[in-house]
Amino acid sequence: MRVDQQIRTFEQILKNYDGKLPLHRFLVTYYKANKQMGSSDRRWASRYLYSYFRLGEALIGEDPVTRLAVADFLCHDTLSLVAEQKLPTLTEEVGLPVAAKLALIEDLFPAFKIGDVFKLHAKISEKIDKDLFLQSFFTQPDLFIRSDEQSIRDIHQMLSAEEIEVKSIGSHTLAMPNGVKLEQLLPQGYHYQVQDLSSQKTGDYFQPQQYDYWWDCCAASGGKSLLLHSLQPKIQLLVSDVRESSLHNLDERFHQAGLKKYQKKALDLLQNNEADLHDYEFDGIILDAPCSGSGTWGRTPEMLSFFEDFKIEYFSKLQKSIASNVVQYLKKDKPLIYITCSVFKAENEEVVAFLEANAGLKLEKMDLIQGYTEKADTMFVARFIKV
Ligand SMILES: C[S@@+](CC[C@H](N)C(=O)[O-])C[C@H]1O[C@@H](n2cnc3c(N)ncnc32)[C@H](O)[C@@H]1O
Repeated sequence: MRVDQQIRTFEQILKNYDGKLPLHRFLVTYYKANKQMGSSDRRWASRYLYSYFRLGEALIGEDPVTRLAVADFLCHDTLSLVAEQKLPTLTEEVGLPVAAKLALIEDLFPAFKIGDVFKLHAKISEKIDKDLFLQSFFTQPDLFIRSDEQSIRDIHQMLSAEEIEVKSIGSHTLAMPNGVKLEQLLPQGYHYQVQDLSSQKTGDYFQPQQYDYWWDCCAASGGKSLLLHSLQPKIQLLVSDVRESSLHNLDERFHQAGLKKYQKKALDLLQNNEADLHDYEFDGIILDAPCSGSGTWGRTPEMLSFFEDFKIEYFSKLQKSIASNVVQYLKKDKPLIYITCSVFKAENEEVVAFLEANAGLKLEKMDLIQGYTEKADTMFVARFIKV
């Protein structure tokens, strides 16, 4: 495809995309409606759109095609036609590390400010290394899977045999480039969970005991419950979520993982749930809270442009209300694990301070899991004890 045609396609898609759907879903629909696009056209269009959004608001004064060229140059180590046409002096440098390429772009475009990539950077938790975090947006995060030791060894071998660049992390985790089609590459019968590395690390905070009764109160399709169960199979479990539809998905996953004994309820944790929960008392609660998801925007870079600032406060209030509401069902001296995939102070440290002051909880430890150094999501986890 000639460069003019690539640019026309890019501009056409950009004009039609309003951020209401996640970009990957929008592109699937777009390609279905535009069947004349061959697979190579689709690949280039996806690469261009994703690269473009990784620039956030940087160089917002430049025209979109120049911005695309800069973004594509920063995100890839192979040259695109657009980068070649628009940045002819940099064609030899495309293989350099991101930090070096950023310096070249800053020279060429004095208006380029790395802070503009993530315009809300003043609101992020202090523990985050801002430079590394901002730079990480130009690298696509990896795909991570978790399984038992033997399966991880077998899967590693099978993927290596297919020449997939796969890396072991500890004995239960593999990292590989995003987009690897595991279901096509692995024979049936291998059980593994696709779960981000930082999400897996939150499990270090659970510390469940045999025969404990735990509540995963924002369970969605059960990622944290499955992690909990892998740490301690002999637990009792209640899972709930406000969305019944996500809980159906959970049944399927639990079944495949051999998690058979659990209770399930659709509960809105902003309401009074006494009718459903009055005689419940838990040995542990996992609150994987609804949040901005800003720690995962490396996977959904369109959010850098479409997220609306007021939502941070909205989520912060929601998190405080939900956490305050569930504490009443926790036994004294037992843990509440508070988790977000957000980088904003208002959803992390500020919620912790609020809960310590108002909810009868004492902070035992907290951490900002810096996934941006490991091609993973950035997450926050706090372990409280009910006083
Ligand atoms: C971060 S997701 C949970 C992800 C899940 N724990 C996992 O590991 O895959 C947050 C969940 O909170 C749920 N949620 C949002 N508002 C809620 C409410 N008022 N009551 C209960 N659940 C709520 C959402 O439906 C969503 O599934």
